[in-house]
Amino acid sequence: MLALSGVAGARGQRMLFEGVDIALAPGGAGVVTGPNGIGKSSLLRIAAGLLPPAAGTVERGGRVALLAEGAALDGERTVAQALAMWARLDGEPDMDARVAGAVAAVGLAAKADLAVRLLSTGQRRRVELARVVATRAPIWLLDEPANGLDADGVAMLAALIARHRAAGGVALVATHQPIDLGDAVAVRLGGAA
Ligand SMILES: Nc1ncnc2c1ncn2[C@@H]1O[C@H](COP(=O)(O)OP(=O)(O)OP(=O)(O)O)[C@@H](O)[C@H]1O
Repeated sequence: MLALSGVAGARGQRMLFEGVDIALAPGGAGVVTGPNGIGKSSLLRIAAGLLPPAAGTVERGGRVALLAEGAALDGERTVAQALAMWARLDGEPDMDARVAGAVAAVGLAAKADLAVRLLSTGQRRRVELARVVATRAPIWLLDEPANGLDADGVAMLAALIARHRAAGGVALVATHQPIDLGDAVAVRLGGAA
């Protein structure tokens, strides 16, 4: 579903990492760890096809949902409207049902009609996760998804990823925080674990 072979990442003239191999079959997951600035976010952007690899190849067997800092959520819209806008762009049918299901899945059903700008940091992160859920993309690329989440939120995140994998999806997760991802493969950038 997602295969990176001999991938190197560079920013400008500077090589960040080399020789990264990741192969995720349906139901698979990988956890990317490493120090600040080593290139975890860059690796996820390469996996998403947003940044070309400096070497190596990336193969994607389906659509991608990327959760990363700075994802655009219109603060003036309500949670449901902001998610509906993205669902429309993704162009899939039964948008209302998907948005409602995704909002419920992240525990924000009670906030669906609140403006995004009024949400707390953790609630906003939950909406960003709802967006990933609503895309129904098989490949999830999650950059620091636990940032801003409380303990219940991190458990909810782990459960969402487990459900996604059980349905045949894959997840590649860059994180500084421990998230229970079961048998996910470890991808350590920048030296030994
Ligand atoms: N658009 C860009 N242009 C030039 N350099 C960049 C760009 N984006 C990131 N970098 C640099 O690339 C390096 C890797 O950044 P990246 O965000 O991938 O690291 P990271 O491992 O995710 O870090 P962190 O743990 O702090 O989130 C950093 O030195 C950063 O300054």
